Amino acid sequence: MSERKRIDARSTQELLKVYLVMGSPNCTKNPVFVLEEAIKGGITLFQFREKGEGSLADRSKYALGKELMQLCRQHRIPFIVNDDVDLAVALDADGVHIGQEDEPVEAVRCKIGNKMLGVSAHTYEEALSAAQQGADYLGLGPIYPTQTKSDAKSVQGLSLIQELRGRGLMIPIVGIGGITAENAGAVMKAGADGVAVVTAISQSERIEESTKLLRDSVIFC
Ligand SMILES: Cc1ncc(COP(=O)(O)OP(=O)(O)O)c(N)n1
Ligand SMILES: Cc1ncsc1CCOP(=O)(O)O
Ligand SMILES: [Mg+2]
Repeated sequence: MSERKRIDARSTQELLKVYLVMGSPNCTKNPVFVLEEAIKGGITLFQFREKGEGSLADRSKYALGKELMQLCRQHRIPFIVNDDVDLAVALDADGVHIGQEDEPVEAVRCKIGNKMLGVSAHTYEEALSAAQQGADYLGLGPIYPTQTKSDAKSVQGLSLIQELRGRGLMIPIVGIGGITAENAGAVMKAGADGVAVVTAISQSERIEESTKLLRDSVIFC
């Protein structure tokens, strides 16, 4: 593992602005093409989430992850792995995203050193605990209804983001779930630092254009 410093909150906030989350089951086109177009459109962070029906495993998952990571590296987009801490370490990815049903935050922090660590939270208590145990950012959602995650918790709207900010939690936050260029501004105004999307980019007919629209709605909200 290469030496790296733990990322600071300001840099994390910048990276969270336009966060693409996807894996091969989310794409109707080649995932490498999808990522290339999304990079042209201005994504700021990428999460490899190879999950769900038809997802790749073992060597094919590793191979796709490596190809997508190399593309990210060429464009200086940090590459985050969802759930699979061992894969993140094997690839020497830039970070990991875990949820409440995944490995405990402290155990993952021990395994990944200073790589970026994102943690999903659904309550103030989960958010506080993740922040105290070493998360670099929180993923909050689903903010709006989503078809992408079949085991998603109930839709939370903007209330949890507003509650966390209202109670003084300053950790970087990204909203996820049903986010589009039309509703991204509201997520930012509620107190998020960025938006994470699957469908709005990976299922778009014009990926570069859709990414630019999303980026504009985040930056100019
Ligand atoms: C940025 C971001 N936020 C939340 C999630 C959801 O993580 P989790 O609850 O572990 O669910 P899965 O994605 O693993 O199904 C995420 N992946 N990314
Ligand atoms: C991974 C995840 N976690 C909460 S909602 C969600 C899926 C978001 O996908 P979409 O942007 O297509 O609604
Ligand atoms: Mg998970």
